[in-house]
Amino acid sequence: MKDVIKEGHPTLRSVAKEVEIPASKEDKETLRKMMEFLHNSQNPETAEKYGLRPGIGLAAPQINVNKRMIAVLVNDENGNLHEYALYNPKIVSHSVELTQLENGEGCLSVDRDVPGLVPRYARITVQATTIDEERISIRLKGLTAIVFQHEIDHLNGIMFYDRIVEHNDPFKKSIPSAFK
Ligand SMILES: CNC(=O)c1cccc(C)c1Nc1nc(N2CCN(c3ccccc3Cl)CC2)nc(N2CSC[C@H]2C(=O)NC)n1
Ligand code: NI
Repeated sequence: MKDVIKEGHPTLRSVAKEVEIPASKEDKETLRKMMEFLHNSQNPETAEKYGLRPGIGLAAPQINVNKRMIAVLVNDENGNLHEYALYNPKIVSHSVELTQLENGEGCLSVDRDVPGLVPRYARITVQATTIDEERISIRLKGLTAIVFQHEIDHLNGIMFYDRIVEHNDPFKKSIPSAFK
């Protein structure tokens, strides 16, 4: 089980590099292991056995691999399972409308509760290459869209708490859009 690095590790604050497609065996294996990690983290027995915190998203920099790869394994609010293991995900368009997780966000690289709402785009269109090397363009909303934005932020060295907007803090500098 690859170890998740924790806040303070410089890799979490760097910009990850594009993955060359066709992907190397090593990159494919890393992405496969990231998805396996999420499955294990959500399975009570294996999570208990390996002492894993459950997660619904993981970005390669979190296991100290500075490459643009993410894994998402989420049962959305309608009970549909969304499983994505992607190279080079890119938000190519988004709604003006914002949303947030009402209980705030957690992160496998942050071993503390950080209260506060994290503004996210309500709907996004993501282009990426799948682990099977297909180019896809997917429109996302709800919890899945939020997880994708959280994980793509990791590829740009952004942590969820960078985006928490404290009230009465008009002087907090705005965070550059992840929409590059
Ligand atoms: C929907 N629950 C809330 O909103 C939420 C609710 C309360 C508090 C906070 C702080 C919340 N926030 C939050 N809760 C999660 N989990 C809820 C529990 N779950 C899980 C737990 C047990 C088994 C299986 C699973 Cl699946 C694992 C995932 N995950 C994220 N994030 C932010 S985006 C990436 C994603 C991530 O994987 N973080 C590690 N935020
Ligand atoms: Ni995270």
